[in-house]
Amino acid sequence: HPPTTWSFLTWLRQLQSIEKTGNAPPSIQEPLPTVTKNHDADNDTEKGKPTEKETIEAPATPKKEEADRIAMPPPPPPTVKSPSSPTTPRANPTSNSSSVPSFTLSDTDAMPPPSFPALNSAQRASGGIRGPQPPRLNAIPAQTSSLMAPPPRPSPLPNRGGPLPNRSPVSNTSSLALPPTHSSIPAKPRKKVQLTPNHSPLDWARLSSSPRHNLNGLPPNTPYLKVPPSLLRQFTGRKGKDAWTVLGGKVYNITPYLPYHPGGEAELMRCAGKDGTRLFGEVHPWVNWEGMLGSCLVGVAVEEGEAHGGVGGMEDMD
Ligand code: HEM
Repeated sequence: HPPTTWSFLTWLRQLQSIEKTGNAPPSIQEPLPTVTKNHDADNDTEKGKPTEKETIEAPATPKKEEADRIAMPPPPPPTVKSPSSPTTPRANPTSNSSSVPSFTLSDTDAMPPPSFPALNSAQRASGGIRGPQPPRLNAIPAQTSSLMAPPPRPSPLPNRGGPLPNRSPVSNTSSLALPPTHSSIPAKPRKKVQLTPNHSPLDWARLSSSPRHNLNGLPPNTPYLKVPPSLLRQFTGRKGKDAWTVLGGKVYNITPYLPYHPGGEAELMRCAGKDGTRLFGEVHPWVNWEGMLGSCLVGVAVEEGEAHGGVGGMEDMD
């Protein structure tokens, strides 16, 4: 039988038993006075004693309650509560929309319009102020109201995204062009030549600074000469003669320096037998020719007739 039917039959049997014997079935929860004691009370000859009477009649009420309890239908079987309905309330992540306050346009529409600007003002008519805007934590452009224009994006700088106009190799006419690396531009392009081994500028400096070497090509202990133009023209470096030149009024024998000249022998020979001051200054005015050619000094350039005939007058060089 199902539990309900079984309980009803049990309850019916118990009821019939009470009607027969007048006794309730033994209860485990509330032990009642035993039937034996009641019989003893009924057979007691000392009736009238209030204490005995109360003692004997007292079980009458529990017996009735027990009968009523039995007469009641059995309680429904206990049901196991599902874990989804705990006794302690817990936060439900799926149903928090109503607990967290949110702002929507429908809510703002229900709000009263602001007092400023006035309803009939030009600001409100022109759309400058559209009314209260709901506070938004995340300003996503796709979700913003159409009433508020998105902020303008910063435009790229004009000098980005491509080569700078003043850095272009073909357009260097701008006033912002980089300044030249040199203060003066040489008249001619540099024509450095490949010097032979042991003929570097350092080798020449080592050679010319030695006091043991007289590089002017004159006999030892020969005084400095007064060189008129007629004599200078004879030393062109050709026909077995040395090459002389004049730089700043002094006459130098450039023959020993030819293989050391960074610009090449041909360039240096352009000033042989004549005054090379102007040519020298046009190419490399920064070169310290006096310091480089000190050991090659022959004499001083003089006008024609000042030399008193031929080479001589070296004491006048100082
Ligand atoms: C006679 C005395 C001269 C001396 C002592 C001399 C010395 C020098 C020196 C030291 C340099 C190297 C400069 C440097 O690297 O900055 C040089 C370069 C040069 N020299 Fe002379 N030079 C003389 C005469 C001349 C003459 C008369 C010419 C041409 C007519 C000439 C043409 C050159 C050239 C083309 C260069 C290469 C320029 C360069 O590298 O920038 N030199 N010379």
